[in-house]
Amino acid sequence: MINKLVIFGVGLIGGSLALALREANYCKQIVGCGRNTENLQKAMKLGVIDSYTLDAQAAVRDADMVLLAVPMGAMQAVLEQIKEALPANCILTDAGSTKGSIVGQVREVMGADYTQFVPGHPVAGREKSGVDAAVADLYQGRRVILTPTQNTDPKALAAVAAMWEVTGAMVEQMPVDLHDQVLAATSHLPHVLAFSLVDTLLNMPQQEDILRYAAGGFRDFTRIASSDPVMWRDICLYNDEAILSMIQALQTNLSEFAKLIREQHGDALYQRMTKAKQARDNYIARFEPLQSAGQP
Ligand SMILES: NC(=O)c1ccc[n+]([C@@H]2O[C@H](COP(=O)([O-])OP(=O)(O)OC[C@H]3O[C@@H](n4cnc5c(N)ncnc54)[C@H](O)[C@@H]3O)[C@@H](O)[C@H]2O)c1
Ligand SMILES: O=C(O)C(=O)C[C@]1(C(=O)O)C=C[C@@H](O)C=C1
Repeated sequence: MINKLVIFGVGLIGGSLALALREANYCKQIVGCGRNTENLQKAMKLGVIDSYTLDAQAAVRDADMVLLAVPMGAMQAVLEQIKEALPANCILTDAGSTKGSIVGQVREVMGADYTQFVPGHPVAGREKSGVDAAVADLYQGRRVILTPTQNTDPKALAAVAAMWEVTGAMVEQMPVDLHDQVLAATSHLPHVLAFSLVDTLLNMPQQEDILRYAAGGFRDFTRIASSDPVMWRDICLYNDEAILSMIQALQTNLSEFAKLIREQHGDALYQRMTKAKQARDNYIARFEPLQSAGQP
């Protein structure tokens, strides 16, 4: 049970957490904090938060849990605003998609011996952003990764894990660096690829015809290119090393595919595609039923 939860950035991720916790009556009070009243008033109308304020320091003064759910590029500014007012025993957590950057920023702003920060990442979302897109079951059966550091207070870690479990999520722990490498491979690279594919087509003279005749394959592959450019620009800039190394690996692999096509190596193409198809089919068979059933 949380007395007062303060959410910075009441959008898809912060809003969905608030809805799930409200449904479970897990918080006495959920307060939204942001840059302008328009979005926060909308969040009130949608029943996502109990109240809001634009005053970051006033918001956190008597909070017992603070969640940062703003784009990665806005995290440090929020930390600077709240650091003086944050109560010593208040738990600070985040929902950002990259973990190395926020761990470094918290160390810089709050000090190297700060123990109340629990880095977190719900590995669930969609291409729509904003509080209108928030839903109570977004995290049901999905994974939430916590990346505690040596400093993290075990009690704070347990409290954040308990909060996410209330949403129906499966909570796991992982080292920060591993998180950023793994997510670069399965989330960040696919997004860069989807944006890059659409960008490539936009620059072609036959653009109009290409898009007119695009069907399910294009639609499925490019769904995530409708995601928020601010969020994805920030993820690229804050997890640059891991993403660049994945782009490099993909470029090498693409060049190999190009060579097989150019040299008409049908057997080799077939073998590589068969291996990839099997791996993808196995992934779906192994993980999708777990997620729909909400099992670990
Ligand atoms: N969208 C996803 O699929 C997804 C999944 C997991 C984690 N995340 C992470 O969660 C965070 C939020 O993403 P989202 O999809 O909810 O985005 P969103 O755009 O839906 O919500 C972000 C909110 O933050 C507010 N905001 C932006 N800059 C701010 C600032 N400087 N100060 C205060 N408020 C500010 C926006 O007005 C908005 O209400 C990001 O760090 C993102 O990387 C996103
Ligand atoms: O399903 C989507 O649309 C998402 O973009 C969700 C998704 C992803 O799976 O890559 C995107 C970013 C997050 O940090 C976590 C999850």
